[in-house]
Amino acid sequence: KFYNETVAKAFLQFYEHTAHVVWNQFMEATWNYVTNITKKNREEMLHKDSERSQHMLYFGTRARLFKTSRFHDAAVKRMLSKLQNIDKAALPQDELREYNKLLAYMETTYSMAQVCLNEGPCLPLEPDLQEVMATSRDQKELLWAWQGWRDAVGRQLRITFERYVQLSNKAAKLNGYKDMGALWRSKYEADSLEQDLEQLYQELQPLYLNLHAYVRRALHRHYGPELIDPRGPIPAHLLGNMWAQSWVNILDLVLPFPRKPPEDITKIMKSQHWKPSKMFEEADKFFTSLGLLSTPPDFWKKSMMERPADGREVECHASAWDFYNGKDFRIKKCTEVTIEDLLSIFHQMGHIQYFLQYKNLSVIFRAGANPAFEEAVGSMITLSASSHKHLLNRGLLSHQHQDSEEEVNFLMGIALEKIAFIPFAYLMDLFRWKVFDGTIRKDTYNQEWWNLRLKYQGLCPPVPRTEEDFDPGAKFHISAGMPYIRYFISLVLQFQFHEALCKASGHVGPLHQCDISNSKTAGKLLEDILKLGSSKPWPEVLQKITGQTEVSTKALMTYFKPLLNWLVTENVRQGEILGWPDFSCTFEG
Ligand SMILES: C[C@H](NC(=O)O)C(=O)O
Ligand SMILES: [Zn+2]
Repeated sequence: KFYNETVAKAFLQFYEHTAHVVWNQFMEATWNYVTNITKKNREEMLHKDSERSQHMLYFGTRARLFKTSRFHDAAVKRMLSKLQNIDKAALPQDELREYNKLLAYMETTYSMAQVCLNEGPCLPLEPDLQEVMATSRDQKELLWAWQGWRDAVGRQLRITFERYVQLSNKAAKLNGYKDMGALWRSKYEADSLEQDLEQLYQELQPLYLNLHAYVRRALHRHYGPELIDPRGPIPAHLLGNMWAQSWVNILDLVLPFPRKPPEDITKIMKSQHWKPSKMFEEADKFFTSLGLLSTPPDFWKKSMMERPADGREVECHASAWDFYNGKDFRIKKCTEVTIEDLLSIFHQMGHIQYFLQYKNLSVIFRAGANPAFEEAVGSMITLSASSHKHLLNRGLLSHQHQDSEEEVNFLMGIALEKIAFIPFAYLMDLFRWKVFDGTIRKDTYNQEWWNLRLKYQGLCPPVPRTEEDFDPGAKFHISAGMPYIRYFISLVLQFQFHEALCKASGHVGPLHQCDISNSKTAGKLLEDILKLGSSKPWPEVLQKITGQTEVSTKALMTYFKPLLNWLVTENVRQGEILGWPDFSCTFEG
């Protein structure tokens, strides 16, 4: 064991000096693959990944040799401990290569999958199948897209996913964790994480149950009793989204005050001839209005802002990329000119802002305080960007005043995004944690998935499912092996951040009317925590911005209070049953 802190510092210097080259080359190769899916680019990516893994293995194993208990410098101790978790790089070479190939296979199958019409074109997920799920009100058409997508993706991935689980757990054990779920949870540095999350879920459940009951009634009105049981689960293909994770696209069916419909912002964007680049500029302007950093030239030169027109196969799932050289940051998105995509771009630009703010830290600390912080920054900005005040100010709305009924309609729109998402974001990793720890066996993957979808989301599959299917694989993050609990925690965190920055900006009045844009004070408060990256434990970072050291649902409940009051009154008036006591899934026809 090395005891010498000076040696440790030299070791970390050596790591730093070599790491960003290795990481930059790995990111470039991965980017080249996902923006031009070819065999050659896949080989190049696998090659660069194995170089990165060897680098991690070299430094990860040696980092363990330092006995840091007597070290004085907290940053040195934190860096050495972070270096020790080398994830899949701990696998033997041959198994690492197999693992990377099956990851590439799953992600590529997802990205290239299409659903073909009897005679005529085959439709990819983005934008075509998403468009069908969002706009069709014909349940047969919705079922065609919903089932077709799961046949084209989920079914193909089942066997590969089983092997992915085995190798993931082997890698986790080689890093000293009991399974990959334990390794994923370790990023939150909280040994009571699962109980804390269950507590958050319990606090939020009344909001979800009231929304679910209200939406079910509206769908019952539209699709009739043969499809909707007012005391039962909702068929999963009717919520306006391929995974029923966001219900914004059925706002027209559920509008509380239908005589006061909100303006159609997508239509306004199109009438104003918005282009994807203008959508990115709009988000960039928001951040600079806070006194934060603007995107550098490389961003505009190298990002992929639209699906390429040259027929290249690409991975469309939106993501933000740090190339670890302090000047190259990109977003990859198959942008459509819609309000949903504009808000998604605000979210992705939040990731870019985090990259920009921590770019001078050691590579080891170039990450969010925890993965949920990374997600919460952009989503928090989006709360301001989607406020009536901001959209009016940006010329995307024309009605000056919003009366109390229009305000309920507005809050319903936000709730269909944020409240509907609660149980989905929670169950995604409840499922995978149980798969990794062996509670869920591979011969009941699909049944167990639907048990969770019923228990937490109150959804049913629209047609019977079997163990030939693998419906979890039809969601990007599961095919890509990307953790998801970060989005559940971010859902709560983003309102806590929003409340803190609104206060700093001098906002008075209801939280849902707050728009922090142009507030340099709010910007400074945000900048100070983004600059920290992952160099400090996240409770310390949370305290700097909110004064609290715990994730709390209070701000979210404050934001939605006016809507919850309206929902409870409406559900009582309708004699709604909260939940789904008729829990069995019936199949029409
Ligand atoms: C919420 C999550 N967002 C993202 O991946 O960028 C999703 O799309 O499921
Ligand atoms: Zn994100």
